[in-house]
Amino acid sequence: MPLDLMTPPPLEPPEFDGASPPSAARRHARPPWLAPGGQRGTLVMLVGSVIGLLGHVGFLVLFVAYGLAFMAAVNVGSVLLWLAAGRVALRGHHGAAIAIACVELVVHACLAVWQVGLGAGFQYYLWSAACLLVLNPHMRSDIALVAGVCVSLVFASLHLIFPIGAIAAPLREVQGILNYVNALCAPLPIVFVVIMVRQVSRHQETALREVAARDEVTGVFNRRHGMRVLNRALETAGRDGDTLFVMLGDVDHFKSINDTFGHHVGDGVLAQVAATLACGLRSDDMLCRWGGEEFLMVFSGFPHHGIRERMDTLRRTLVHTSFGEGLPGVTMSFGLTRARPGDSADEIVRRADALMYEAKRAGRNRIVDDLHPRAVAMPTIVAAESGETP
Ligand SMILES: Nc1nc2c(ncn2[C@@H]2O[C@H](COP(=O)(O)OP(=O)(O)OP(=O)(O)O)[C@@H](O)[C@H]2O)c(=O)[nH]1
Repeated sequence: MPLDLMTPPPLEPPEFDGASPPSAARRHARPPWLAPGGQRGTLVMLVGSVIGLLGHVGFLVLFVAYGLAFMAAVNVGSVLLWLAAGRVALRGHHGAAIAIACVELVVHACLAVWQVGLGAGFQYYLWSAACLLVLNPHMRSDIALVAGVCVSLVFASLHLIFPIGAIAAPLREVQGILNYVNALCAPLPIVFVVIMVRQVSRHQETALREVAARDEVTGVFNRRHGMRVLNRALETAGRDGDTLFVMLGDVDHFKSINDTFGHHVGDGVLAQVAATLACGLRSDDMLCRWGGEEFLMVFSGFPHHGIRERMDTLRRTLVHTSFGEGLPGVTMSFGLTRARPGDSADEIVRRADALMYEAKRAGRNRIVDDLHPRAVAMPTIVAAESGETP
């Protein structure tokens, strides 16, 4: 699943109790049945278990038909083990499901060779079991290696102990087809586990990229990812002639929140500020934590005439947001600018930063922009309404 570069995380304004910050990890937590290999890994394991189960039902019918009661009983056990593997896989314990599958394959192969001979081809499943053990991403590699070697030794030993090509008398007439079916089906568990391993690594790669792009405290994108998005947006803005706006916001007097209520409350306030800003953005916009109490927003393809009003609505929303009992309201000062031909990401952010400091100097809780053609030298100030300050 590719990482969505632009969409802000699905933030609802978090329920903030004034003490513990809403955890980004909790917000992105997955239901346990998807872990650790993800939904597709579970599906692959389930399909594998169903095929194993159906295969042994087929063998059960065969052995009953040819009067091999012991092998019929063994296959009842195999069916139960594949059922168990499917159940365990459904709960997300893929490692345990593979372990059950390996036990079934080894036990069934040994008993079948003992009962009906090497000529039926049941020993091929030992190769599958050895590969499953070695490829199992949930097993420690040293244990997996030892187990894989042991199963390979069992395979070789069976060829020493039992005569090659011999088969129990009742099955002689179906030897060709039985050998063929076993040769065909024995590699199937390997195919399934390789698919599962690929799913697990894809899932982990996506999770890692997601973690690397997020800010831990607020759950929104971090500065590195923000810079990447801004660079990309600047490239396409130049190409398509789209309007690209960048706004940098800084929480006013944030130090006093930390000093009065403690750093962890400050973290919670930052998380709620991020959530409030994220709720006011479109899906094409990007919000990242630029650092400390600063947030950067990138708006591409935004109609010029509406941008100042939209941004001021965002500023006001923050003013009217409650941060929890006993906590003061929060305001922010913003610098808003538009990309100019030949702008680099650094230049445009530096300009937004200078405008944001202009907003601070002018009294905070306001947006200063340079959007009007004449305003490049003299920024426009969207002043806070009187009595608006929380
Ligand atoms: N809780 C918390 N505080 C942080 C974090 N990052 C930076 N800060 C604090 O943010 C505060 C920034 O303070 P200042 O730069 O003085 O700015 P300010 O108090 O917001 O004042 P103005 O920006 O001038 O309105 C400092 O106290 C930092 O310790 C963080 O991740 N969590």
